[in-house]
Amino acid sequence: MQQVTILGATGSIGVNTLDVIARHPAKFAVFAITANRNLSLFLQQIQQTQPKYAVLATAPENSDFVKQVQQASPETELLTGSDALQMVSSHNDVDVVMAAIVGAAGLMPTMAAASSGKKVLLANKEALVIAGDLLMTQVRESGAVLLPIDSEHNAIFQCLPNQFESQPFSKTGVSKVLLTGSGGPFRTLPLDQFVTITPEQACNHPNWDMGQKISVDSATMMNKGLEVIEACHLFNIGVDQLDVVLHPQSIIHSMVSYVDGSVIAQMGQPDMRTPIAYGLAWPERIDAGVEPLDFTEVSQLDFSKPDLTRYPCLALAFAAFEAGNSMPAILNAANEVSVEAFLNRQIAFTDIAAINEAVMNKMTAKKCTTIEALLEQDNMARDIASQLCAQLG
Ligand SMILES: NC(=O)C1=CN([C@@H]2O[C@H](COP(=O)(O)OP(=O)(O)OC[C@H]3O[C@@H](n4cnc5c(N)ncnc54)[C@H](OP(=O)(O)O)[C@@H]3O)[C@@H](O)[C@H]2O)C=CC1
Ligand SMILES: CC(=O)[C@@H](O)[C@H](O)COP(=O)(O)O
Ligand SMILES: [Mn+2]
Repeated sequence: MQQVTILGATGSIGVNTLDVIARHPAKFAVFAITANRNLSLFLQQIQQTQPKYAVLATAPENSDFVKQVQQASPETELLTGSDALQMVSSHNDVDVVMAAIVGAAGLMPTMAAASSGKKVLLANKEALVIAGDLLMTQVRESGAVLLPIDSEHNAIFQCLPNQFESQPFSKTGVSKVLLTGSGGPFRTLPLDQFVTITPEQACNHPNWDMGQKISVDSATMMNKGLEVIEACHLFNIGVDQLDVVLHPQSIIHSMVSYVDGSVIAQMGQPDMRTPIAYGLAWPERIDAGVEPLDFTEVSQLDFSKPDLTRYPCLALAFAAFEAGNSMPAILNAANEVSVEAFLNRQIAFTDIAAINEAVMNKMTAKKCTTIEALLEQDNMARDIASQLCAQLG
């Protein structure tokens, strides 16, 4: 029986993870779940899973919550705060940690899971964008197993040859990693209408049902930019060994091209339970509750190159990765602030890229050898981005 901690249980990935786990009660037990603000869903999850620990990132405003948890699951210990998040990520009794908190808030618990040698199922791509080198070093040194849950990276992992990361690229037979992206809801919208885009429109992804932040990132293609950086760290490749390919149907989740002309693709319904089940069961396969693709219903698969004028955030991510050091962390922090301001209707959709770029221009990438130094850069970038948002709001 595998004991699982789910960081971000109340989110889209968290809910899908609990769905897959519930299908396999003989294989997985929920050790701990964590949440931030969604107390009503969290309470239901506590009742259903009866975990040993339930952790809230911030103390609940509702003072009855402690009593409600006790009634729902008398054996569950309710804890709050960042130390508790790290404790349930590194506890001796835990085998698997699903890292599914959104944004930089997920970094420290993910690091805790990696440094204590867990099987880490990584959805929280921002952790790798901020601290890719440090996180990958922790994984290597602790003997942790890091499996990508992000659908594209999970697809690439499935398509790559065994032991890919431990060989020189030229010996692997791989010629290119092809990272697919849908282009989001505004792939064909005239550019002069971008300024009027609302949060509701931006969160209405054509294929995937996801949290608000990643949905906006998909609309700007910042998501694909973060994923480029994520892929380079995960698979130890350079940006020149990877191409971004627009594929609006999200049926192919990414591909690997080989020197002999073969291209291996991973396909499936756009349903995150597939990569989640793959990560939970790896190296085996289990039922995820996902219907197989019916190819007679898939009418067509389209591919094209992304247009960087339409998606300036994608260009910013390439520039940040090229600048290196703390620049990806700076871009990530600026983007978290600008997306939040857009969702709060403080700034326009087009301001997201403008603010991200302005923050990158105002800061200098710094070599950071500790998480604390990276978080200092993250904080500085947030302050500058917040000021810029306030000026526009
Ligand atoms: N959704 C998807 O299909 C995919 C998501 N990902 C990645 O997975 C991660 C999660 O995404 P998604 O599930 O969509 O996001 P959601 O917004 O749906 O969920 C986020 C989760 O994180 C919790 N959370 C938010 N802020 C904090 C905080 N400050 N401290 C601790 N916990 C916090 C939320 O708690 P609460 O709700 O209780 O406030 C919730 O449980 C992201 O990094 C995303 O990029 C990657 C690929 C696909
Ligand atoms: C499901 C998943 O992995 C998301 O990251 C998804 O890729 C978003 O879709 P885009 O391709 O539009 O960014
Ligand atoms: Mn993805």
